[in-house]
Amino acid sequence: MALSLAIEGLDAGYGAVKALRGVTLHVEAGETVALLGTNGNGKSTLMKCVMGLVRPDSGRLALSIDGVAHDLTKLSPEAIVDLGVALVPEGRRLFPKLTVTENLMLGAFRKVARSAIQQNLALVFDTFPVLEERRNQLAGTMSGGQQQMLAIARALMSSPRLLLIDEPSVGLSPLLVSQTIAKIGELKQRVGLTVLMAEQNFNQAIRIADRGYIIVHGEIAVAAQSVDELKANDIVKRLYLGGVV
Ligand SMILES: Nc1ncnc2c1ncn2[C@@H]1O[C@H](COP(=O)(O)OP(=O)(O)OP(=O)(O)O)[C@@H](O)[C@H]1O
Repeated sequence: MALSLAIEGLDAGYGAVKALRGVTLHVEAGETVALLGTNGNGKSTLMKCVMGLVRPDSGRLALSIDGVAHDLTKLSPEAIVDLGVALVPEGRRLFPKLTVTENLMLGAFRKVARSAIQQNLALVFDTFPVLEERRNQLAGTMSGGQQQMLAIARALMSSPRLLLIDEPSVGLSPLLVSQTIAKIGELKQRVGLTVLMAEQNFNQAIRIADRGYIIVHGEIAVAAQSVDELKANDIVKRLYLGGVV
């Protein structure tokens, strides 16, 4: 199964607010790609465009599956989930009054995913044992780190091949950020998941990323072919390594 995402010249926004300007990026099968940028630079908007939740003003947004191209700008969010794309939204968006298991089941609402529930539950409980231990606990009573793991696990219940993860580190202590990032890295090893991860935390993101992009004011300022290339870039040095951010 070869899946890749290609975005070319994407413009998107909210009325007069232009959130993305001419964004071009790609994610190949099996890669973990970091989309790095501070608050308000367009990371979430880009992920919402891929999911069909925000419609771009112009540009190309295509998923290729085994050589067959799918124009994501013409598909509903449900159809995009069916193609194997899932989003772990910023702020987790769990159902706090529902249990861990109930939240997980809501991730498996599409027909394709319903037939794979047992297999996907085994994967998420194996990856996140704390969720199995707490399967009957209300999601809202779990710690921030556990909630982030549940949000990732819920997305995995839809049998994705491409996982979009929006700022997994937000609101977590440094230790939990480190553990969450390590878990995302583990998923790549385990199931060969393709990942596009938006992050503000440069040093944590590059631990598991194969390569990355820096987005500034809705434009791709840096497109690096490797983490070493990213670290050597002057814009990156100024933004992240010189202590400015
Ligand atoms: N629903 C909306 N209506 C109007 N403007 C919006 C909306 N959502 C985002 N924006 C604006 O679009 C721009 C990009 O925001 P976006 O959320 O994509 O950035 P981000 O890099 O993900 O940052 P954050 O981590 O704060 O979400 C910002 O100027 C933001 O204020």
